[in-house]
Amino acid sequence: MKKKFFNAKFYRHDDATEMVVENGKITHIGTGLPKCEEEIDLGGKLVLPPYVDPHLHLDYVYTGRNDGGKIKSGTLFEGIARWHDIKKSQTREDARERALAAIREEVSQGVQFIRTHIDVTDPKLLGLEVMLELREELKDTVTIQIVSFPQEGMYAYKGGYELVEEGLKMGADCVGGIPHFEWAREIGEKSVHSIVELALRHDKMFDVHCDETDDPMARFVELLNALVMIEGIGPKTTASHTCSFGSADDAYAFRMMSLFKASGMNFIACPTENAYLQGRQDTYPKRRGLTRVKEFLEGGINVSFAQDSINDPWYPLGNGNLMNILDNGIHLSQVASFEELETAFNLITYNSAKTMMLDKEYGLEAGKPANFIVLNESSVFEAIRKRVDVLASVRNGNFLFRRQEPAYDIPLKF
Ligand SMILES: Nc1ccnc(=O)[nH]1
Repeated sequence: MKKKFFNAKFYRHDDATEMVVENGKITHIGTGLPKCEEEIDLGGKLVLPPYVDPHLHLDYVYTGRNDGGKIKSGTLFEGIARWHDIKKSQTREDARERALAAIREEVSQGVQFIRTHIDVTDPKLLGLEVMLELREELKDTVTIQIVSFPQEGMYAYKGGYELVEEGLKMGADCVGGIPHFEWAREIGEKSVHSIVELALRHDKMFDVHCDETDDPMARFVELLNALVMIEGIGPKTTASHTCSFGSADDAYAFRMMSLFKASGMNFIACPTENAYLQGRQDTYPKRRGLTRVKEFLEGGINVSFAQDSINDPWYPLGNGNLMNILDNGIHLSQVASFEELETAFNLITYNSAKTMMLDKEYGLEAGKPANFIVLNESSVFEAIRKRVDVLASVRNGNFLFRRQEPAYDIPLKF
């Protein structure tokens, strides 16, 4: 059956007002399209491809909830130490319920694609087993990619390397790592070599927690970039966080920017989380914790924004609202000129889809699955200025949800 979604604005299709969908796929985006059996009025609102959250820890969600007062310093390292204890009492049921609740929060706010880092420094691999099940169960609603991620280190944790590899064999989509957490620079470098070697051997993408520290001497991103450039696999590679690159010397950054551009590697920044975690050893001036997002955008280097945590030992807040992430991100990285705002939604849509290598299935284009969201505004600028909510989310041509615009009981009189 053919469906027409009409009376809408379409992101990156300036003149279009209608979209026709057949068998779950977009067949046309334009104006004056032929009549269809079912016609759905979108009320003049803005249609975007679904939000993408390319970096989320679904095994940690809500474990901050009953942990009152235990976190003191608000640093990355304290978060890791706290998780080390919390995970010992994790059960399968608890892990499943928490992950499901977080996915529900994200999906109910327009997310349909998630890349999640799952901690494999646990010989039982409980979190990974749960997530592999959910990836399959929920695939018609949300696309989940799993990173086999050694939270306590590929080498700092005994057997970490083997567990990462086991995770890949079990079906994880990406290799993960955390070189800045290894106990010495050489070992961090060894882990970067191992990540690339594993990704090549198992033909996987990879996404590395890389330089999540203000220490400008943390430069694992340089080695990662060089190795993937040699192998020609930059587009399969993601450097997440790279906070220290925001503290790097300008001359070093200048050199690195051209190498990043040449490799085609992707970057992810987590604006709320890293603004919260970084700068903790600074007095004043206090750093913002973010990598060089604005410069990446200007230099044609692919960068996107992510939620990272929902109420866990690293970050107490978070609710899967990508509009909030975008809003924080464009403030912290000063990407907010009128011109920059016109394309700012790319930071939580197209750019992150590119990072996840979703090119074949993602985007508002004829031939692709009819996956999209409807925002409660009609222009990009007003949508971002007002930080509007998502009114509807459509997957393969069917509504995952649709809600009314909030209405007044008693309207304002002027
Ligand atoms: N921001 C982070 C959250 C969880 N684990 C990390 O290594 N980093």
